[in-house]
Formats: sequence, C-alpha cells, structure tokens
Amino acid sequence: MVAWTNGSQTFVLHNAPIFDNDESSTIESASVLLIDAPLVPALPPTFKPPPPGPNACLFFVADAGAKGAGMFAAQDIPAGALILVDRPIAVVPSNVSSPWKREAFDALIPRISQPSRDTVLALANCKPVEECPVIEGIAYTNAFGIQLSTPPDTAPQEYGGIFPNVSRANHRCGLNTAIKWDLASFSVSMFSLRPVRAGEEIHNQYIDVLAPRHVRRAQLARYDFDCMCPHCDLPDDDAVARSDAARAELRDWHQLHPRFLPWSMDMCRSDDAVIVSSLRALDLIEQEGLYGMQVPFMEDIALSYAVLGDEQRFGEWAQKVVDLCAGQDPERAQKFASWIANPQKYSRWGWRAKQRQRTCSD
Ligand SMILES: C[S@@+](CC[C@H](N)C(=O)[O-])C[C@H]1O[C@@H](n2cnc3c(N)ncnc32)[C@H](O)[C@@H]1O
Repeated sequence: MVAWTNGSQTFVLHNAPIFDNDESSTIESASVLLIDAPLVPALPPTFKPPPPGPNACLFFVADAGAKGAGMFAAQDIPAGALILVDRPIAVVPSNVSSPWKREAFDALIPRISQPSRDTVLALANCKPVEECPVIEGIAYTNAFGIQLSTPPDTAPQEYGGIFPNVSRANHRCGLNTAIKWDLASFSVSMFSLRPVRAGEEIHNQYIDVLAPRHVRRAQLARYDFDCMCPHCDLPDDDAVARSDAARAELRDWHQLHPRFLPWSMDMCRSDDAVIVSSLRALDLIEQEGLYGMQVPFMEDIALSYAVLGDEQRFGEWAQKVVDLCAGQDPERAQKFASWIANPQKYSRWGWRAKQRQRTCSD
C-alpha cells in the first residue's frame, strides 16, 4: 500500500464503498479518502443509506456572473425544508503542506470512478496552475469541513469533503441554508433557513460569519474573491460599524443578556426580560441575514411564554421552532409539537405566573 508520512501521521488512500439506497443495493460507488491510516478501521464497515432527498429536485446549477457557477432554487422552498442530500466524492486532509501532497493527489484522481472524476475536475479552481496542481487547487477551493471519527492517540486532523453539488454553492455572509454532516450515512443534508424564492441563489458559508467585515474579507482572500454580498457591500463606514456591532453582540449574546433558565427562576427580573432581549436578537439576525442562529431565540421566547402560562403565544412561537427543526433537528421538533398538543406536559408550565399569584396573595 502506498503511504505518505507527515510527522506522526501516515496518510493512505482508501476507497469507502457507498450505496445509493439500502445496504443490499447493487448500485455501489466509492468515495476516495486520503486519511491518516488509523482512521481507516475506525470508519463504519458500511455507511447507512443517506436520508431520502426531496421528491423533486429543488435546485439547479447555473451561471452566477462574476462568481462563476452557483446553485439556485428551482422552485419556492419553505423555511426548514430539506433541499438536497450530497455525498463526498473525495475526502482530503486540510492544512497539510507536505512535499508528498502532489504525489498523493495524483494517485487519488485515478481511483475516482467515472463520471464522478469528471464532476470533480469540472469544479472551480481558485489557484493558478503555476502555483499548484489542478486537483490540489480544486480541493483547496471546494473541500469543506467534515468530521471523521478519530481513534484515541491519533493526531488531531481536519478533513474536507469534495461534493458534487454542495461544492457549487457560493458564499454569502448572511445565508439562506444550513448544512448538517452525518458520518453514519456519509452525507451532508442542506436545509433552508428561511423561505427561498424560485430562482434565488442558494448560499453556503465558507468562514465564520460572526467576524467583523475586515476579518471576513481577509479570510475569504484564500478563495480569491472580494465578498460583495449585501452584508459586505455597505454604503459607508457607519453601516459597516453597525453591522460589525450587531454580529459582535450576537456572538457575545449570553454574556450580555439574560438567559432563559436563570431568568425563569428569578422573580426579581421582569416577566418579559428574555422575550424582549430575544426579540432584539431576532431583529439583529434578520438585519444581518444570520438565520442559522434563530432557533435558540425562538425556543427561549416559546419557553418564556410557557413559564408565563400564555398558551396562545407559546403555541405561535413553538410552532416556528417545529417548522424550522422538522428536518434538521426532528427530536427538538417533536418535543415542541408534543408541548403544543398538551402544554401541561411542559414540566414548568405557568410556573412564573403561579409564583406571582402566590406573592400577590401573601
Ligand atoms: C466552492 S466554489 C463555489 C462554486 C463556484 N462558483 C463554481 O463555479 O463552481 C468557490 C469559488 O466560487 C467563487 N465564489 C464563491 N462565493 C463567491 C462570492 N460571494 N463572490 C465571488 N465569488 C465567489 C470563488 O471563485 C471561490 O473560489
């Protein structure tokens, strides 16, 4: 077996069989993994079939102007919907710059079967060919972080997956989708975070979008573009300062604002303290397009109404949590749906309201 060493790591190529439907399916392809050798036996012997995708194809890939190709909504997509399920054609180590990398990438490409190989070679490459070999440039441009299980005593290493579809999504600093990686089925699922109109571009995030604009732009330089998304292309310095401050406030939210659990038991705080602060967070989220952050705040508002015993408002906010989480976080969605059906099942239903009544009648 060919292997390449990097300090204590020994990278090998491994073809991981993946099945399109169930494990008895005869339709088998392989994902080619360039990984540290101890990770190979730690992989599941076979991956579970991926979750079923949507009934109709909800996206198409088309010209996105200066951004190259991009991914677009094929029809109106409601918030919380599963847009696509995608499996990596190849997995490569991130941030490894050893001289053997070129040889390893050269060996990786022929192991990818057709037509996946053509798909990979057609992906964008932000690196000039004089600077690095094409396949390395393609991996550098398109691979994004996935987690593999690392056995104890194995050097920590980040890996990126090269995906046939998700790799076509361009970056935006306020995005309309979230991506969830599942090692057991070796797949990512992409969900809408808000309603997406037919023809609207579908985005991914390449970097930490809570960072200030100058930091985001510096981080995106590795992809060789200046981000001109509506959250970066702002009219003046005041607008930039406002946006940076909103993102910083959201990042440090729990150091700055009341949290649900302590508030729920602290009768010295006003009854609407968490509701008011969470509504402010949702305004900032809307302003910055950071919809991936909205569920915990909606949940806090719903639970605040629950401890206040306000069934109507609890139901309205809990329903938003259910709608957004149905695909991405079904357990959470089920929990809130069961409380909507029977609010008294929530163990602290009306607790604050009862405390207030008791204080008044004492
Ligand atoms: C993962 S690929 C995305 C798909 C790519 N546009 C294509 O044609 O296949 C990343 C590359 O897309 C381009 N890109 C992504 N987001 C962009 C943005 N917001 N503005 C300009 N270019 C962008 C950059 O060239 C970047 O290196």
